[in-house]
Formats: sequence, C-alpha cells, structure tokens
Amino acid sequence: MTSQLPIPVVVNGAAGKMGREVVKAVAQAPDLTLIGAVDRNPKYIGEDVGEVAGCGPLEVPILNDFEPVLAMAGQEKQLGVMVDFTHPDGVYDNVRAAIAYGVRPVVGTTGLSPQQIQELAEFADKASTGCLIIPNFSIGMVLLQQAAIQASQHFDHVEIIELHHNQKADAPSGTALQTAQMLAELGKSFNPATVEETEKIPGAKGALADEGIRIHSVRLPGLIAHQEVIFGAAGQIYTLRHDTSDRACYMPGVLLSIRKVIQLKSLVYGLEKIL
Ligand SMILES: NC(=O)C1=CN([C@@H]2O[C@H](COP(=O)(O)OP(=O)(O)OC[C@H]3O[C@@H](n4cnc5c(N)ncnc54)[C@H](OP(=O)(O)O)[C@@H]3O)[C@@H](O)[C@H]2O)C=CC1
Ligand SMILES: O=C(O)C1=N[C@H](C(=O)O)C[C@H](O)C1
Repeated sequence: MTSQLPIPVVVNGAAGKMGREVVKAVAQAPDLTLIGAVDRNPKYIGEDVGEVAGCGPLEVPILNDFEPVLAMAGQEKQLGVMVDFTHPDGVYDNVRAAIAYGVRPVVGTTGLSPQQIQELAEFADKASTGCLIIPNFSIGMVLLQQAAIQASQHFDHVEIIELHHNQKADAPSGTALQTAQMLAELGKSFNPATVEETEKIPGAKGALADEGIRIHSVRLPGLIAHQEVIFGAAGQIYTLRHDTSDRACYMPGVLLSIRKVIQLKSLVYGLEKIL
C-alpha cells in the first residue's frame, strides 16, 4: 500500500482577511500540511499563525522574510505550494520568487496587468512549473460568468457593476476584469451608441473595457464582494448577481487549486479551467 505525502503549503499574506481563512482551511485538510506563513504586517510577525487565524496553535510562526520560507518549501520531498493573498504591488515578485525556488504558486491576489500575467506565463513555461492565477475562487462566480457568456449571445447591451469593501486596493476588481474579458472574447462589440453623449463629470459612465463593455466599481464599508452583470434590450433587463457573505466561500476553490497546481507544468488563469 502506498501512502501519499501531504502537500506542503506556504501562505503569503497569512495575517490578512483571506490568508487567515486559508490557514484554517489548510489546517483542516488531511492531505495538506501548513509549513510556512508569511506576512509583512509587523503586528503579527513571530505570532503563531493558528492563533492569529483563530484555529488554535499550529506551531508555525508568521515570518516577514519570504525567501527562506520558499527555500524550505523547495527542499520538501513532495512539491510545495505557495498560496498568495497579499497586495497587487507585491504579487508579481512573489510569484517569480516561488517559481525560482520550485514552489508552485496559487495566486488569489488581484491587480496583475495582462502584461505581467503574460510574463509570468513565460517564466512558468520555461521552468515547466504549474502556476494558477484565480481572480475568483467561488463556484457561484464561475456559474455567473457562464450564464453571462450565454446571455451575451442574445443581448447587445451589457454593463458590469462590482461592489466591494472599502479596504480593497485595486479597481476594477480582478473578477470584473475577467468577466469583461470573457465577454469581449466572444467576437462581438457591445453597447452601440444611440445618442451623442457627454460625461458631465469624467468617469460618470464607468471604466471602458474592451468591446465597449463598461465596469463600475463601488467601495463601501459593510460590503464584502458582489458583482452584477446587467443585460438590456428593448423592453427587458436581465440581471445576474453574485453576493459573498463569508470569505469561507472561496475555500473549496483554494483547496482544489492547491491539489491541482502540483499536476500542472504551465500557468493557468481562471478557476473554470480546472473544475
Ligand atoms: N481570488 C479571490 O477569490 C479573492 C481574491 N482576493 C484578493 O486577495 C488579495 C488580499 O485580499 P485580503 O485578504 O482581503 O487583503 P488583506 O489586506 O486583508 O490581507 C493582505 C495581507 O497581506 C499582507 N501583505 C501585503 N503585501 C505583502 C507582501 N508583499 N508580503 C507579505 N505580506 C503582504 C498585508 O499586510 P499589511 O496589512 O501590512 O498590508 C495583509 O496582512 C487582494 O488582492 C484581493 O483582491 C480577495 C478575496 C478573494
Ligand atoms: O478584494 C476582494 O475582497 C476580492 N477580490 C477579488 C477581485 O478583485 O475580484 C475577488 C473577490 O471579488 C473579492
């Protein structure tokens, strides 16, 4: 009988809102083992990450030096995985460093530009290393996007509204950008002008993505993460909406990604590709 070694996991951004959820989820998964926790927030450096996440001691301290943790993960017998929920400013370097140490990145952090994603894909390809970039780990959002793709075959007018907590660093959300990209790739243009318009306040009509699709970003305390895709045609409106009420909704997707990324040899973008 062969016994599979647990997958070693490092969480970067471990003291953050998403990082804490990931720590709890990994600690409860019998086929995964949390070997490292990294964060830059000085308040938590040296603390036991399990205590910070609220699941009891895990004997894993939060460190602020990323590379030694990656080096340790790269030495493990089983391929190691780095889960990143940090900040748009640091995620590109984090992913490159992980790949350089032979550690497979699962990236939830949003805000990477298309060019950065392309560069990371080339870097992962050269290293024959799996890497997952997932703008949204919830199954509900995958289903919303599939419904939006279907609806866009029948509607020529569409707008996206994303609504998030006001601690969010990037706008528009990674999910809204991905949704707009999915619709723009269908080979048609949306929202043909019907009158000559002027924006009396710049930005009033939202941000213009490819193929005429507009994205509106709302930031308010009290929100978590929400998205509407609104289709319009003569005499009818078709609205798709997804609401997040607890960050636990992302964890099945995160755990699936950790298990899948060690089987990959290149970069894959989007949860729908690994379901
Ligand atoms: N893909 C998905 O499904 C989801 C993606 N996200 C994305 O995940 C990211 C994190 O979100 P969230 O957890 O809410 O954010 P938080 O600000 O709550 O957590 C981020 C944590 O990472 C730390 N941090 C920031 N930069 C670095 C770095 N370079 N190295 C180490 N630690 C760092 C922060 O420290 P400090 O506070 O000092 O800055 C903080 O403790 C965002 O980009 C968000 O959009 C969020 C939810 C779902
Ligand atoms: O910052 C967040 O909270 C979220 N970020 C991701 C995004 O930018 O799409 C995913 C989800 O919307 C929550």
